[in-house]
Amino acid sequence: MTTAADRTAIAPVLDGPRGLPLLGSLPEFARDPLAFLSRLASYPADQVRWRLGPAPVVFLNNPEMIHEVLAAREFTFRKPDLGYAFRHLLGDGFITSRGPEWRRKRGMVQPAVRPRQVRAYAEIMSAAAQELASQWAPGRRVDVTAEMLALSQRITVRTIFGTDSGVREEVIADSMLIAQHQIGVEFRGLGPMMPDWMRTPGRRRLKRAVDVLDTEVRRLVALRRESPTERDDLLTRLLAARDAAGAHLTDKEIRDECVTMYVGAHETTGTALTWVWYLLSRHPRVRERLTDELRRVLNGRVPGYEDYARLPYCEQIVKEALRMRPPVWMIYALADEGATLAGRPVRKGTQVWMSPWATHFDPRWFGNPQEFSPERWARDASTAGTVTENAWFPFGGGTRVCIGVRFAMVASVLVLATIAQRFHLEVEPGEFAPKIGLTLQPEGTMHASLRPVTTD
Ligand code: HEM
Repeated sequence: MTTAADRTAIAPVLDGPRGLPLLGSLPEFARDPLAFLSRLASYPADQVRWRLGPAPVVFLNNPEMIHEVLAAREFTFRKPDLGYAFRHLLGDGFITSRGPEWRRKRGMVQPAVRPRQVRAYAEIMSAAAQELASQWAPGRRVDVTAEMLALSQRITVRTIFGTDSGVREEVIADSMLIAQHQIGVEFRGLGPMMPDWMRTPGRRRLKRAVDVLDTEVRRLVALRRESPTERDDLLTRLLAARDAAGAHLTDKEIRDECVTMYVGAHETTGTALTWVWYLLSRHPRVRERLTDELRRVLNGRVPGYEDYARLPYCEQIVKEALRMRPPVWMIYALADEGATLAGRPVRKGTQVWMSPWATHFDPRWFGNPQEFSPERWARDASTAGTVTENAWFPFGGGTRVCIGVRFAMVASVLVLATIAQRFHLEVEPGEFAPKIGLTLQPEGTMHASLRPVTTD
C-alpha cells in the first residue's frame, strides 16, 4: 500500500467551476451530481473551491486531507444538519447529535456492535440469506435491488428487535420505507432549502409513517421491560446500557437509537449487496474464483461467524464493490472556529465536501480505477501500489466513522457466501448507472435470472 504523499505533487488549491451569480454551481450540481463531483475530482489540485448558492464549498481531492478533516470532526469541523426528513425520523439519535451528547450516546450503543456481539448476529444474517435462497427457484427472474433491500431489512429488524413472533416486522419495514423514501427525495431535490414548517404531501406521509413506527417501537420496548429475559439483540443491549454516571437510556432515547441503527444499516448494506451481484454478473472470472473459494472452504455448508476470516476473496469482492459503488457517496463537514486544513486556516462556515464516489475512481490513488479487481485488496505483495492508504473511505473515518463497519462487512460476506453457493444472479443487459438518493442505487429496475450453481 502506498501513501498519498508518495504521489506527484499537484496545486494546493484551485478555483473550480465559476457558476452563476447568486446560484453558483447549484444548477450544474443538481442536474447531475455524480458527473459534477467527477468534474471537481479532475482538477489537478488538493482542494477545489466553488460555490453552492451563496455558500463557499471546498471539495477535497487528497486522501491525507480527507483523513485530517474526518479526524477533526467534533473538534474544529462538524457534521452539518442533514435536513428535516432525516431529523424527523431519527430524532435525537447519535447520528444527528453533537458534542458531549453524541459521545455519551455513541459510547452506550458501541458495545452492541462490537465483534463479540456481531458474532451473535451472524447466525441471523446467514439464516435470513438461506431463507431467501430457499424461496428462490432456478430460472426465476428477480428484482435484485428489491430482494437485497428486503433481505437487509429482515436482518436489520431481527438484529435490533429480536426474532420472537411479537415483532411485527412488516409494520416497522413499511413505515421505514416511506420515511427513507422521503429522505431520499429531500436529498435529491430542494429539501435542504425548505423550512421545517413547510408541509408537502411527502412530509405528511413521512409524519404518518413515523407515528406508526413510534407506536410499534414503544410497544416492543414496553414488552421487553415487562419480561426482561436476556436475549442477543440490540434492544436488549440498549436497555442494559449505562452511561459514565450510571444512568440508563430513556424510552425515547432507546427509540431514537433503534431507528438510528436501522437507518444506518438497512439501505447501505442492501445497496452494497445489490452492487456486488451486479459487478459479479459482469465479471465471470471473479465469479469463478469466488465459487472456488466457497467450495474449498464451505463445501455447501451455511457459513457462520468464524468463516468470515476464512473467506478472504469474498471480503475482497465486497471491498472492491464498496470502492466502485460506495452507497454513501458524499460526506460533509462544516468548518467551525479555529478550523485548519494542511496548516492553513479555513473560514468558519465553509462547507467541506469529501466524496468516496469521486476519490475511489482517481487513478492517482487506485491503479486502473475503472476495472473491477478484487485482487487489488489481496494482502500479498504482488498487488502493492494499486490502492492508497486513506483513499478508500466507504465508511467515512475519524471520530464519526461508521459504527457498523464490522456488522456491514460480516453481513455482506455471509450473505454473499450463502447465496452464491446456490445461485448465480445473471443480471440482464444494461448499464444501471448509479443514481443518488439516501444511498447510491442503480437507476431503473435491475432484473436478474437465477442460475443454479452446479456441484460437479
Ligand atoms: C455497507 C454498509 C454501510 C456503509 C457503506 C456505511 C457508511 C457510513 C458512513 C460513510 C458513515 C459516516 C457518515 C458521515 O461521516 O457523515 C456512517 C455512519 C454511521 N453508520 Fe454506517 N454504513 C454501513 C453500514 C452500517 C451498519 C450495518 C450500521 C449499524 C449496524 C451503521 C450505522 C451507522 C451509524 C449509527 C453512523 C453514525 C455514526 C456517528 O455519527 O457517530 N452503518 N456509515
